[in-house]
Amino acid sequence: MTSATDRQSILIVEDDQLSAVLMATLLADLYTTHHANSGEQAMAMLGEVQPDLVLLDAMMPGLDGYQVLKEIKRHENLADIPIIFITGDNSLDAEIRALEGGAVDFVPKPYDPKVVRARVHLHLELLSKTRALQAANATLLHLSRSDPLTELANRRHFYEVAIAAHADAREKAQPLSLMVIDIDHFKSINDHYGHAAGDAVLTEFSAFARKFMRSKDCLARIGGEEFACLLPDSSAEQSAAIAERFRQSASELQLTPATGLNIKLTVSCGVTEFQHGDNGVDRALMRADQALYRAKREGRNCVRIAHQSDSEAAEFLS
Ligand SMILES: Nc1nc2c(ncn2[C@@H]2O[C@H](COP(=O)(O)OP(=O)(O)OP(=O)(O)O)[C@@H](O)[C@H]2O)c(=O)[nH]1
Repeated sequence: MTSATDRQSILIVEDDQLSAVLMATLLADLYTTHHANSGEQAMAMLGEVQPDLVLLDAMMPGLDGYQVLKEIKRHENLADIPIIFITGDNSLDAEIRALEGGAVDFVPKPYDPKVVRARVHLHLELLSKTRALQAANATLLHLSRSDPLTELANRRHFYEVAIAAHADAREKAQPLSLMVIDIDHFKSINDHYGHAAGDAVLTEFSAFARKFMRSKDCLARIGGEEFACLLPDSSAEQSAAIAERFRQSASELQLTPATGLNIKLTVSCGVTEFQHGDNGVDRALMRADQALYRAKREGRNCVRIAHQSDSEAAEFLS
């Protein structure tokens, strides 16, 4: 059974008190109704009441139905509310004007109450289905963009964000950097504690990394134990300083993937700044990877900035 709180609500905008009461009575068993007796009052009530549907009378003194319709469609957070237009002017012109203005339906007066009820019901059913579809789409979008284990951005979404950020940085002539982070000897964590503990370490580490980075940075898991972070408005040197602080903090972490387990780890990082010749993300990512390999070769638990030989290696590989 539907409780009073999850009932859908309807705002009846009608200057004739008797018509408004009749309409409310007609709908009261299924819906919560509110009444505005002018266009001005309707506009004032909409934000507060947040109705699921508006029954809008056309002819009212002051703001008339057409003006209210226009106002509602102008507001981004009101524009999706379905509006059923009700009017004594049952000309074709009035109907076209209402529908072109964004009303979902048009009911001429005098109306049969059963028809109004059926139409309200139909539009609210459609609204419920649309909302369910929008929620499902939002879930699908989130799933398509995120890594299921860590909830960070996945590689595909990282590329999308990076391409947009690179275009933005070029336009504003601001630096943009890329950091890759790889957990050192991660295999040995799996080997010692098992794959499930390894998963929990990745999750805990990711939460730490997300907290560490700035909100404007995009952090993604781009491989098993490899992460990438996009650093807008940061030069290679500034990003290397951030990476160094991150490396230091990561080495102080005490990860507890299971009761009684206390795991420490270190990370290696490679950093590069996007360059004018970088079309897309691949080259910058390769340069950062080359710098990362150097960090690994030179003892791990350190940060390296991509330099000329990394660029040449990236050129060679691309
Ligand atoms: N638990 C867990 N392990 C993963 C996941 N993805 C990749 N791995 C493991 O990560 C390990 C990566 O090993 P390597 O590439 O040899 O690197 P490493 O041991 O970290 O050594 P270096 O990077 O050279 O310091 C492998 O054992 C993979 O099986 C995952 O989602 N969960």
